[in-house]
Amino acid sequence: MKNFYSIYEHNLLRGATCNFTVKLADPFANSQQIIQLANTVDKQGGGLCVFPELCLTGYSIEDLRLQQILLETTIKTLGKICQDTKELSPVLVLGAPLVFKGALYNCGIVMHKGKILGIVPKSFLPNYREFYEARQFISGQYIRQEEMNLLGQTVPFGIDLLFTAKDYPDFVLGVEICEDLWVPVPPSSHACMAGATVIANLSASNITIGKADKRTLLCQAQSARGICAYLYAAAGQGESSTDVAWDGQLSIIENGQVLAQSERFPEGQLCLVADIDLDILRQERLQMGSFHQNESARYQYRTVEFTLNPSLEDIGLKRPLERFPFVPSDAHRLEQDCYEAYMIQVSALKQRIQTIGAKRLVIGISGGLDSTQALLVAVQVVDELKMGRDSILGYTMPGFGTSSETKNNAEALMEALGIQWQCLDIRPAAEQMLKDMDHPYAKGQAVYDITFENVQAGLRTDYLFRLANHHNGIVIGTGDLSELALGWCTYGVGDQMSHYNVNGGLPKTLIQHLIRWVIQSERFCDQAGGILQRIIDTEISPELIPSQDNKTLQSTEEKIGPYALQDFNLYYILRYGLKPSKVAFLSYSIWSDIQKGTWLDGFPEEKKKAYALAEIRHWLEVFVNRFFAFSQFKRSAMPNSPKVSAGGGLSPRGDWRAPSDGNATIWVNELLENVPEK
Ligand SMILES: Nc1ncnc2c1ncn2[C@@H]1O[C@H](COP(=O)(O)OP(=O)(O)OC[C@H]2O[C@@H]([n+]3cccc(C(=O)O)c3)[C@H](O)[C@@H]2O)[C@@H](O)[C@H]1O
Ligand SMILES: Nc1ncnc2c1ncn2[C@@H]1O[C@H](COP(=O)(O)OP(=O)(O)OP(=O)(O)O)[C@@H](O)[C@H]1O
Ligand SMILES: NC(=O)CC[C@H](N)C(=O)O
Repeated sequence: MKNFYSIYEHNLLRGATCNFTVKLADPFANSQQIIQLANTVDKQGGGLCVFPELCLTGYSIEDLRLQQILLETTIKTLGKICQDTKELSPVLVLGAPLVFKGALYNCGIVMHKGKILGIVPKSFLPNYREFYEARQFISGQYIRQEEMNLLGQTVPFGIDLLFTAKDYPDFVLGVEICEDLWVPVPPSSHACMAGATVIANLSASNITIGKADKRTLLCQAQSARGICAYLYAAAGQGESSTDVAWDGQLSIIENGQVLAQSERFPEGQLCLVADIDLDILRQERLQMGSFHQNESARYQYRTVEFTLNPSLEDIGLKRPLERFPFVPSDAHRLEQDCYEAYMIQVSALKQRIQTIGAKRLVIGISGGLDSTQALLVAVQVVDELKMGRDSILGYTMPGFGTSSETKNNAEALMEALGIQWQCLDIRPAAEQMLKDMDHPYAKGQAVYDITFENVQAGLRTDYLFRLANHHNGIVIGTGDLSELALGWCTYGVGDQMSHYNVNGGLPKTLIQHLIRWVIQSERFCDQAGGILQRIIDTEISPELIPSQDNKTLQSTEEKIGPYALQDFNLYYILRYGLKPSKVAFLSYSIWSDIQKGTWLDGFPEEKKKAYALAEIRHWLEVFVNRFFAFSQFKRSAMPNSPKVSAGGGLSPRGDWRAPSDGNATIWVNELLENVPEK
């Protein structure tokens, strides 16, 4: 890798959509603006630049489209644009009327470095209400395998064209024109089936109230169905005001997600830029096999090749990127996600309790985040089933490392929620077990090894399972998705094992937020709210090793890495299967500076943290080692648990399947080879 910091090392493509104040029926004047904007995009490192429909002449010129001088000037001007953009990097897609075999077509012209690569005619001509396109244009929907002589070049002409960068093979461009998107099966559906990853839509769409939302909806739907990027450029200022008005909407959308949306009703030139992730599109198509099963939509296409030769400079990353991919920063989205996550847990547990007729829900309550979340879900379930809060049996089981703070929080929480609870000291049993095992701790030595830790986790689970037998109940599991990813749980016991795990689909960063959400939504009494806040503020620790001065020695995040970074790694590796170097680049792009991106509303200032590339690299190495080489055997044997996040689940039955005897060699090597140490 020549420059880790360049987007073009990571299969990202900087795309642009542009518009300008068009001068009606004056191709030369318009070409000057097109050339200026192409230069602007080039300077920003863009690889693609899409202009509006018929931007060379203006869209709203009606019968002037049939004037001989207009058509001749259009061609001459195309020659001038070719001449003046020879040195520029981006592929240009612009609109003009062109005659082929005596008929006029509304065309998208694709050019690169002074060469016209191909011309795609509009398939579907609007001829209803305010549109009269069929008066001048012929539909291009059946044109395939044709060529046009233009400016001394033989140029492929037809709707069967894809434009592929030889040196950037996931960049495969398809073109359609405005109304083409409004029909039941747009041409871009076929283009995507044939391999297009990026669709340019040249548009001239007059504005009426509410229409901008409809356009966005169509672009989002088409990009989600086609698993493609969709670049939409609509004409704006300068178009005729005779009967309608124009708002110049520009959008860049990827797989249903809006990457960038312009202001509307702009003055003068406007250039919208966003980086398209070609890896994510490729991986999504790879995973979603049904995309390729849509055989009846697969047509023959011609491929026109070009060499993109992108600059490998550090031009930053321009796309929305979440610090916490499982916890969206948009307040409305987050509210919805929290509600759904909580209700998924509640409805799944309710279903299980109803089906088996369990009378009691048994939970080990540590005063940590996970068991708190499981308890909140259990309370909601027993309330909905009208079982009474005393059907929840909560046990706090102090061991060698339990701090008085977490123990107090656990007890106060159970008391506030009105469940039945008890404190069971596991230390005598643990001491007995360590003695029976001839463990050095039993002889007074300060040996706090894995055996010492797991004896406690095991005994707690032993108590819980036998208490469940005793009280006709089931043990509610607490282990979360992040712990499952990292194997941070004790096999067969602890938070790896239970009768039903409500948390298995929830990453730690979302659990942290869900508890905040429960506080804000005041679902439970005020007193519970205060305790929940104290629990969120407590450092995450398994508390298995004795503490000194009542201060915990064992910080989970010091051992396995900050959950903020590990959840980021989990999301991109599990959901998209991205290479470690790409994950590191994305992580660096958002986590290297607290000023970057958007923090969640109300995120405490003192907790805002940045990570240097060296830290990102180190914790990602820990992640891939634990995820691929170590922890699968724990997941392969995990209890039933509902999937919560579209970001992925780790149940071997529900979602992720992998061998329990894997290794992380290729992931570690790729990371170490391609990510600089600092
Ligand atoms: N692929 C594979 N297939 C079958 N067995 C495999 C295996 N890889 C290791 N093993 C065996 O598994 C054992 C290691 O796994 P395991 O026994 O889980 O033990 P291990 O993962 O080494 O330790 C558990 C860790 O979880 C932490 N933790 C955090 C939070 C909560 C809790 C809790 O439970 O409350 C625990 C705890 O601090 C400790 O560091 C070894 O005996 C090893 O030989
Ligand atoms: N002192 C304890 N009393 C009762 N149960 C405990 C205790 N310590 C651990 N457990 C049980 O073991 C599980 C795993 O412990 P762990 O420390 O990983 O989880 P946690 O404390 O709930 O949350 P976090 O992992 O965020 O600290 C807990 O969720 C809880 O069910
Ligand atoms: N130029 C066009 O094809 C415009 C048609 C499109 N349906 C619109 O209403 O905006």
